[in-house]
Amino acid sequence: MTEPSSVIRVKAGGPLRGIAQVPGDKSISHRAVMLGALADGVTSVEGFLQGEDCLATRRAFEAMGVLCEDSSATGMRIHGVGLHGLSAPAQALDLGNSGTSMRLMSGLLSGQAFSSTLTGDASLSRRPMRRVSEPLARMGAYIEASDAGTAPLRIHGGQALKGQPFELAVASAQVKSALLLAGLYADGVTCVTEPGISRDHTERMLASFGVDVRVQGRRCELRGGQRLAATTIDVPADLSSATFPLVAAAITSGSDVKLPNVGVNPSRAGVLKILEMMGAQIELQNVRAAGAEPVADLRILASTLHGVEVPAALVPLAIDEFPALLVAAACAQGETRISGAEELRVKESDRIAAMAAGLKAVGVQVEERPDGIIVQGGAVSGGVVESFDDHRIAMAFAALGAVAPDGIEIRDVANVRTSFPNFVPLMAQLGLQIEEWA
Ligand SMILES: O=C(O)C1=C[C@@H](OP(=O)(O)O)[C@@H](O)[C@H](O)C1
Ligand SMILES: C=C(OP(=O)(O)O)C(=O)O
Repeated sequence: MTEPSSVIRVKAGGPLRGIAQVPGDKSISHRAVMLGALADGVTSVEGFLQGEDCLATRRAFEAMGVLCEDSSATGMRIHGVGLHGLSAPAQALDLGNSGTSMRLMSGLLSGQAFSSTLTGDASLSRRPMRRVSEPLARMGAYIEASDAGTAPLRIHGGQALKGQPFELAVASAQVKSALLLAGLYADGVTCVTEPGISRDHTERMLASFGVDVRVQGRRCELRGGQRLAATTIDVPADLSSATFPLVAAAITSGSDVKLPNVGVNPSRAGVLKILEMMGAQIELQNVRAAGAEPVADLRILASTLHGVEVPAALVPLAIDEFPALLVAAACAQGETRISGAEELRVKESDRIAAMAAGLKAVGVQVEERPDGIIVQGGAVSGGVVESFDDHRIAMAFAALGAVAPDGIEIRDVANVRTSFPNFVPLMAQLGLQIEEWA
């Protein structure tokens, strides 16, 4: 992030209580803009996340000639230009901090008649992009990256793409989605098989736009050339964002928090299972469908947590929630062990190293492993931690501040705006003693 100055300070206080509306899902908001842009007709979106990551996606499509009109604070009307209607952007598309934008758009832009350049901030420019550029090249795409395989990416248009079968080495919704989006422009069938389940928002949303996507377990496929018909999209509250108030409430005695209308897509809801294994009391009330996605009102009560060994199969289903889960582990009785989570090292920061450094700084015993971490629960004091350019690290330590006797100061927190712009006021509304200083 470019504004490293602001800090969050949190003091231990009373319980967290009340009802809070968490903002819209980041993954679904990105996809709404992308698919809405490619559709024929006007797509109405409600609950769009006005966070920097999704706004970067919106600006990129506006730069390619797509009109996105605000219809309310979180409502948007996207005037689709059709599968072949995007126009060449005049400049490089700056995707800020957003890996989802860069990886999904690499696929989508590989199918265009024009060339484009994708750039990002310092954190995004360190993240590995060969995981998309290499399989896309197998389809016939031509993407130039730095020698390290990172952004800026130059995507050469006008290539004839050919559908392929892919066996991914890592379960990744971003890679799967990049291939499916390129597949819309490819001759024949693009088929992606993953080693584990990853979030399936792209498949669900493509189906809402009328695309025939066939899903069977860990495998999905589509035939190229299908057109998308505009639709309406209700974006649920983001479970990844909801995890911070959930964890803060779980660890702070006397808490009782309700978060309405949160996405609970099973390909994404590993965090709820892991917290329940740890002894958290979470109720899913009023489970229902919001368009293509399941949602529920979540109620959480404080409880005594205990350490667990996180099952490997749950890791990709909770991949963004580990910073917050490690905070829960720090407050649990006994040891929590996570393995098979090397992907955490290539997110906005190296989340294993960042969490290990921060937890040590506030008095928690941890052992870093190449593919995970072991946390000894029960001994949080407080102190100063760094966000390491990463919104989820910043918010995780803010949640831990709820029970840190000496308080926690988190440095460099402007990045919170990427995914949860009203994080500080929302947590304060629930009773957390939190302040942000510019
Ligand atoms: O497809 C998506 O919207 C996302 C997929 C995940 O990344 P990977 O595909 O790298 O696991 C996740 O970490 C990211 O925040 C959002
Ligand atoms: C990893 C994340 O996002 P992205 O990959 O889109 O930057 C995240 O939000 O935790």
